[in-house]
Amino acid sequence: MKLEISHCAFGYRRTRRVLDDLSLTFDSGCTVLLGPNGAGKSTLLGIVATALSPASGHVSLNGLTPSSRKSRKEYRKAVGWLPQHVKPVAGLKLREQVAYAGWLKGMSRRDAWDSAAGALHRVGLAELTNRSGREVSGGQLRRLGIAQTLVHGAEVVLMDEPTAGLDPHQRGVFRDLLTELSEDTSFIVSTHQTEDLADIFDTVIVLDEGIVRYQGTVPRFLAEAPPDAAPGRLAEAAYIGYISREA
Ligand SMILES: Nc1ncnc2c1ncn2[C@@H]1O[C@H](COP(=O)(O)OP(=O)(O)OP(=O)(O)O)[C@@H](O)[C@H]1O
Repeated sequence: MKLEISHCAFGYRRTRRVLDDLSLTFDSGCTVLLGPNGAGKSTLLGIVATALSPASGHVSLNGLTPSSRKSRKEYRKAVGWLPQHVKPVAGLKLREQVAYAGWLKGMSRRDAWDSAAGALHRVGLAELTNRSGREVSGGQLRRLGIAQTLVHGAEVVLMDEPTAGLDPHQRGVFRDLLTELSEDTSFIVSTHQTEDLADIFDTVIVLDEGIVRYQGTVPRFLAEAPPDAAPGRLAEAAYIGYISREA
């Protein structure tokens, strides 16, 4: 998997650019995207997911760009997106909701229905396939969202603050799930939680004001923590160091 962002610029308003000439490459594995509020993380994920269109520049996945109608369909099928808030679809059971997500990505109804069962099984919701999305907990809803990204066989899954608001137990469940799923799917995860970083991720990116302050391996990132940082807070200390530096 090679996801490339080339010279992307984006602003919600003409006067202010959130991203300006941003270039980044993501390789296979699990990447964590860190950055303060307003850094541009959700915007970046929105562009990769094709929910937002850059003013200039382009994204490509394994050489495939979402520029034409045909290639956009293929590109979108290869990219899964778990937005910040997963909403249950009124009147749909979990399996129906996951199948619907697959159908929206261009799968046949039959394939989407069959694949939905496997996707729910992979995220540990096999027992709840006939439950309504309104009857599940916040953690289960997040796992439903992941199943929706897996149903169409995405090569890379983007997750925007997937553990925000989850209790420590559910965060642990999520961490274990991600570790298991990352054996055959790549993940790019935006988060403010740095404590389990070394257990889950291969690569760290720190984005601040639309600028990449760090991109590299977890060990190299942790090595940047100041010598007096507490052993359990190396990632947090390294992160604060990066966002405190002058551009
Ligand atoms: N729909 C929108 N309309 C106008 N401005 C927006 C919109 N969404 C985001 N912004 C602005 O764009 C900038 C980047 O926001 P973005 O949500 O990408 O940051 P983020 O790094 O994901 O932040 P957070 O960690 O708080 O989720 C911020 O200044 C934000 O206020």
